[in-house]
Amino acid sequence: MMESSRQIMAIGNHPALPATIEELSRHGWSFFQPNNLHEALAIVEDHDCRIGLIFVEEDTVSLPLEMERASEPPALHWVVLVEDVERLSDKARDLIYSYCFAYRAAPLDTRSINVLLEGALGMAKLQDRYDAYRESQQNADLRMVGDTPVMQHLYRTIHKVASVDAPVLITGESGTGKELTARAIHELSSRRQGPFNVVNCGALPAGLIQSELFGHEKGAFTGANQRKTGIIENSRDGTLFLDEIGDLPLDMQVNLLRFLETLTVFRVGGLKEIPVDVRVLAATHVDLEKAVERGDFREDLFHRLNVLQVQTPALREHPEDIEPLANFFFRRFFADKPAKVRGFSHESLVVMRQHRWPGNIREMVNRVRRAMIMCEHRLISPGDLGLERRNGHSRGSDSLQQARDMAECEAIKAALARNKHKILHAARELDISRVTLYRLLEKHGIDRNSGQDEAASDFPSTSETIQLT
Ligand SMILES: Nc1ncnc2c1ncn2[C@@H]1O[C@H](COP(=O)(O)OP(=O)(O)OP(=O)(O)O)[C@@H](O)[C@H]1O
Repeated sequence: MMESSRQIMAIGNHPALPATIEELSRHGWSFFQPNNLHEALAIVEDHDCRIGLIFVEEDTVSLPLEMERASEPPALHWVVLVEDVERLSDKARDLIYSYCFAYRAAPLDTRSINVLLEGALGMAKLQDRYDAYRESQQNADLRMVGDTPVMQHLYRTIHKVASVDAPVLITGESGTGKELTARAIHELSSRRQGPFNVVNCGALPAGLIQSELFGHEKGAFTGANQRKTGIIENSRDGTLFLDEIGDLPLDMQVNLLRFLETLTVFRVGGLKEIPVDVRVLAATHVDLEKAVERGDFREDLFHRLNVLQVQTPALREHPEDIEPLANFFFRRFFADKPAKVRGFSHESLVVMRQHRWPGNIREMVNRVRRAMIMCEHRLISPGDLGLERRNGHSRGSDSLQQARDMAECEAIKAALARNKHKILHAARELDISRVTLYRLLEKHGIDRNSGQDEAASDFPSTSETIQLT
């Protein structure tokens, strides 16, 4: 990015402006004086002009706001000159506070204005460096953010597996970027021109899975008024991403295995074997080997899918990426932000580093998005993020989400204890499925045995239990 130069956009009809411009020119500044917003935007586009100087009157004060709305991210750092702050309306004062780098009230001497302009130029240069740094954090071809060794390792693995046309099993906690990883593999593979289709195996209604995956012929069952191709066929020459593969019912696992072995499908009610060239990527946040041990997942299918492996790291394993990620999402949601928000307060960055991020990067996406909507100040505070500083001197109030998480965690531990740590029984008492309970155990980092004393914890492992340590 080009270094910011000493070019200034000067705005206003104040009688002192021409003399001020003349004097400042002696300090090496050059000036543009646009007549309207359109001209101002053209100057920003065509020249390396990063500083605005504005003599604020009621009719000019909204220009910084209009320019910021028209060119995102904000193009200029504004230095505001004000004859008399007290005479400005509240709205004008608010606009100055929200959109301008600095202001100077009368008496307006050139030396002090020059100091402010130097400061604004320094800020523009700092921003250029920051933008360059942020771009370097973003792995361009994968559209993934993070530059730490664990993320570098992930990128290398993605590149390696992308070049081989074999199934890949992507493992990692919820929200760590498994789907993003699958997309990156597809986009870097020779199939990138073909479709990339996603099936969430846990979300398909039991009665529809077969038809959704394999399609059906007209009249195959009541309501099948016409032929429908399934998502496997629709992924021909592309990639099919099977998310939450651990949730696929056992009977469907047999059909999927058959497809992977023959690369042909039978539509429901069909007699013809249809060849389909598609690469399958699968993801799971549960331990499939343990699911195999419990009899919940077919061993032959596991081996078919587990040809190549990619593991997405939990966010707490690469805390140095927290700030670049937060800034990345800040920019992504920039257009939805309330006018004043400029970034994160130092305290927010500290609490984000301290937070454990059980929901990983998805949790960060949600917290940043919410904070940008809720924030009423220039900088996002820990409270806006729903995170309070935890340094042993708690401020006494938990966010609603933290309170909910704590209550959920306690309810699960209590149900496990009451049910002698039998997953099925505890899940029944909590009125949730076993799969959901496993997920919650992982989310809260609860050991199934928690609360048991050492001597009592060696009960036999049955198909109803899971070991999360
Ligand atoms: N390295 C990254 N850089 C930028 N955004 C990311 C990164 N990793 C994940 N995300 C974003 O985080 C969110 C969650 O990612 P994704 O859906 O890929 O996770 P997941 O592991 O598949 O989640 P789940 O297990 O819940 O299905 C998405 O909005 C995704 O774009």
